[in-house]
Amino acid sequence: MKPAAAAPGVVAVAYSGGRDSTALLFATLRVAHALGLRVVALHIHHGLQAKADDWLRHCRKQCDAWKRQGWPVTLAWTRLHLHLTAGDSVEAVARRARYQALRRLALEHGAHTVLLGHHRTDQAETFLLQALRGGGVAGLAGMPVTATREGVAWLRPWRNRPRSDIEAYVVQHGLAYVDDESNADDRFARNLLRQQVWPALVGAFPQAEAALADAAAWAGEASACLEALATLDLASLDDGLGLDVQACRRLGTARGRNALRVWIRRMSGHRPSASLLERLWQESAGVSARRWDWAKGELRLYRGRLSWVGRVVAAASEARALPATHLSLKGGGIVAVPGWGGALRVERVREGGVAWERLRRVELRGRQGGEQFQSGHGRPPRALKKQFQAAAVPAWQRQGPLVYDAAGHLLFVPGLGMDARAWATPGRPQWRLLWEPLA
Ligand SMILES: Nc1ncnc2c1ncn2[C@@H]1O[C@H](COP(=O)(O)OP(=O)(O)OP(=O)(O)O)[C@@H](O)[C@H]1O
Repeated sequence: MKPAAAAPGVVAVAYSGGRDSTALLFATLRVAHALGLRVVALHIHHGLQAKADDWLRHCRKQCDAWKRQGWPVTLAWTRLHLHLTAGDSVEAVARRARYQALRRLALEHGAHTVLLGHHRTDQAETFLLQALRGGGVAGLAGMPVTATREGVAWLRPWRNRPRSDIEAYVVQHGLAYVDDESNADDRFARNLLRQQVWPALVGAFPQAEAALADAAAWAGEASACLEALATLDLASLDDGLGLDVQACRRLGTARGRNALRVWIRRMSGHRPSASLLERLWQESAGVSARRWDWAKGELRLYRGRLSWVGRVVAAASEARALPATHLSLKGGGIVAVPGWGGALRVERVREGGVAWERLRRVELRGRQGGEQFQSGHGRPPRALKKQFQAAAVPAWQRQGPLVYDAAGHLLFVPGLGMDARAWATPGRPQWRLLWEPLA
């Protein structure tokens, strides 16, 4: 299937069939109807519980019924096939896969905004759970009301509303929803908190929910300040050649570790664990060369500069460069490129893309050195290395293949986008590529 172009007037709602997202979908339909918008309800079948088929059936039935009543709704759904390995948290793996699937479904239906049914009680629970795991301020901040990631705006319009408001809304409109039995299952920490701790807590401290949500908001502000401070510090600690570790240490433990934590996250795309950070801090004192192996990749200190090397590239750099690969992208959608540890996504765009014929047969190559990239019309082509530095593209976003058309012209560079020399004329049908590393 060819991906859909961004359609104005389409909004998506993540619809599990549970009480909160049912209420949110219904409220959205009423507003959308009045404004002439279309709503796509996105349902993810996790494939984990026998009941999941019933939930999907319920969601279908409900959307069909609403549609017959004249509400502007379409249901889009997909089934996940989760790959769990020993030690994985089912909840965490399912959540990550759910958000990826929601993003994909939303974009396929031309929606760039996805509404989620989280409310203030969820926020207060998240704060408590993070505190019980010993989380830092970023975790304690919980869920933002708005966040934009990879072309999708995630909105939680009810994040500051107590659950009781939503319960009252559901009763008022007689809405039908499914009860997730896993919510009564003590296996998961959140459910344990909900079933056993929360009632006692609120019984003893009636303001607990609002107070914890306020504490999360404070943590959010503190986290934003730490991020801003790290940005200031990193401007002089990393000139594109790597992080100057000894200069970082001279900032002192708290500030230096903050800069190091943010640097690792920006380079790798993953939050470093407390133990990795601790090891790095302890073992880098007075040292100018060393390697730290991490599940996500490798941190290499060389001549006092720390650099990040992703798992696939680390393996490839040990075992020589990956061979050139020929592919056809004409089917569109997502095309896995296993040797490179990721996938190419083909997306229809209004401008800045290439004509369909150029994707019919492409060649994927590693960087050889000397490649040039042009980032826009009227800008000169420049060396890839310079472009990466100018665009502050983190190393983990640079690790996919360079994509060339059949005539050998560079079309796409991971992290930088489509080469302007290959762009199609505005107004003509065109597509762009995105590189998605495997988690
Ligand atoms: N299987 C799913 N399909 C689509 N969206 C989902 C799914 N699970 C969760 N969501 C979205 O994430 C939000 C929060 O997830 P959470 O697990 O707290 O919800 P839930 O208890 O399953 O359902 P609800 O929030 O609808 O009562 C939901 O309100 C919904 O917007």
